[in-house]
Amino acid sequence: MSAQTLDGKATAAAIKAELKQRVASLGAKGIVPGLGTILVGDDPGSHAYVGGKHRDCAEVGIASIRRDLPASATQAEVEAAVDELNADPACTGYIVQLPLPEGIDELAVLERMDPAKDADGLHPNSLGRLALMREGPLPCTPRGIIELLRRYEVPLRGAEVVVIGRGVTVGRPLGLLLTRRSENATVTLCHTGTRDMARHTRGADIVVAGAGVPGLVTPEMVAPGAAVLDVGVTRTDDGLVGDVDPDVRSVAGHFSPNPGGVGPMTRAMLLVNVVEAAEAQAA
Ligand SMILES: Nc1nc2c(c(=O)[nH]1)N[C@@H](CN(C=O)c1ccc(C(=O)N[C@@H](CCC(=O)O)C(=O)O)cc1)CN2
Repeated sequence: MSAQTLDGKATAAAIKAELKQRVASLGAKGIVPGLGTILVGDDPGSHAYVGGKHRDCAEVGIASIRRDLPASATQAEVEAAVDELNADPACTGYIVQLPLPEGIDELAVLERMDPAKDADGLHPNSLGRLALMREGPLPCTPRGIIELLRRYEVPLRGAEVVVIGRGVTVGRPLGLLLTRRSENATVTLCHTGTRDMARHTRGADIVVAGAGVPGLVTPEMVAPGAAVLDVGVTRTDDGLVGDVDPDVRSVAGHFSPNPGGVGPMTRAMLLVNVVEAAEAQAA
């Protein structure tokens, strides 16, 4: 068996084409969505992600506002950038690119954001609403995972899903999203304290690996026909390496590689969040 590829790049391109239409309809009503980004420091990965987000905005017709601060920025300077975007009427939603440099209190920065302008669902209010099963902006990577599975018709209802990694941008909110009534999956959240990971993954219909440990998921750990999504990111001299041994393709039914899988979906879902917020404002 060779797994069907869950192609995040192609799916994200289709979503962006749909969004272009929706942004044009908003424009006809005089509404121009504007995405702001705050980037602090020199991390090359973060610079590449933020650059990509601004290119995406240009592609679909969303205005964008960029605030880049040096690695030496103080807490007060980062918070001043937050205050500026909170007050800017051209900025309808914004993100603070994570992680922030050491020494900056990330939670304090996120808490200072106007929750009504949270474009990537990582404000404590938005995460709280998700936990309470209320409407709100959804974190982009978990939303992208669910949208990718939906578009490839991988069933979630009743599925056993193993999520590896409990971080705030992927694993923890993904568990909350998958267990909403609309998805109705059963979730096992594995982490560094999990005693026997393979025992869990072998029984799963879907495995999402986002631990940042190269080669963590091997073919022997996967049930025949399962969907496996690689969300792990480790940067090496040879480039980006995911958590899943690509030989998993010989066992799995669907495989989302990294790169080329969930990453582009993360970017596309940010645009969806911005457009949805503007549409809600227009209604
Ligand atoms: N404020 C946020 N910070 C971070 C988030 C987030 O959703 N909000 N997620 C990640 C980084 N991220 C978006 O910000 C992101 C990650 C990966 C990709 C992507 O397209 N990756 C490509 C590979 C690119 C490469 O070679 O590095 C792919 O998978 O094909 C986009 C966005 C952490 N921070």
